Amino acid sequence: MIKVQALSHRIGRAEILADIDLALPEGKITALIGPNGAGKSTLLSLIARLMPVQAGQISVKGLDVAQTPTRDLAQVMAVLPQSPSVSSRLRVAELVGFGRWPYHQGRPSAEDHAQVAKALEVFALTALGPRFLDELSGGQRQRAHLAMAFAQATDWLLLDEPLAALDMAHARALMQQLSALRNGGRSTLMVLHDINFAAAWADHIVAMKAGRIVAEGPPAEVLTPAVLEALYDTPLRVEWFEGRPLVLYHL
Ligand SMILES: Nc1ncnc2c1ncn2[C@@H]1O[C@H](COP(=O)(O)OP(=O)(O)OP(=O)(O)O)[C@@H](O)[C@H]1O
Repeated sequence: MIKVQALSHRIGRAEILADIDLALPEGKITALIGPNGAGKSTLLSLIARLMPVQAGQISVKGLDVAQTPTRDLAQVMAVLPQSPSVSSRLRVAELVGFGRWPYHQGRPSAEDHAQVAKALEVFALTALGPRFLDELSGGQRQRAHLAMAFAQATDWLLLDEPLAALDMAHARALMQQLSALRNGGRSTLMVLHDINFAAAWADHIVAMKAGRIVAEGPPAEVLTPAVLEALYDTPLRVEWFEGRPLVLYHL
């Protein structure tokens, strides 16, 4: 479980997160939704320890993120930030190989090499393994970063807008992959802007606005016209398709 208690965050005088309490279930896909500026990336970054906690407490599988050594934390959660910053003169296979560092710290075993090969295959990157990152398209680069997180083989995956650069086939393939991991008991927390991917694949949805949680629960409870119109301040319709909500907002 990821547990967030009384979490608040300020930047200068601005209150970015206010008194957040959450208990995110294991073995589920949780989608974090909400309008631009709601605080989704800030919350994910604090859980991922990309930023220090100012007030409140966060634990992942019982490990306090403020206290736990990085190597231990890296074996329970892998993180894809919104704009990963790595050297573009790195080759794809080297980047994905970094996902295994928490296990071998520089001396990869046969198992580490096998996990990297598997991650390259899962994200359709095997042929691109020798390429430099700056020789890839935006979506291919995004897949390389996803493959690195995947190779880390952690119980939790924390992904900030992982679909942002992906075409529809790769977006679907990623969600199928996360769903297979979930069926094996692993857990994902992901920031999603495409509400219909949340509708189709998430088990649990957390809706944020102005630094607060405004709704939380299964898609059928959260993805209602009343909740969504208040969340995004825009009119929309919710239909049902194959037993899941389908949100229409493009007209
Ligand atoms: N370095 C910063 N200085 C000042 N304000 C910041 C800084 N970083 C983020 N913010 C503000 O914090 C708020 C939350 O930002 P955050 O990136 O967490 O939102 P988000 O929900 O992920 O948005 P988006 O959907 O646009 O990615 C925004 O109002 C943003 O302007």
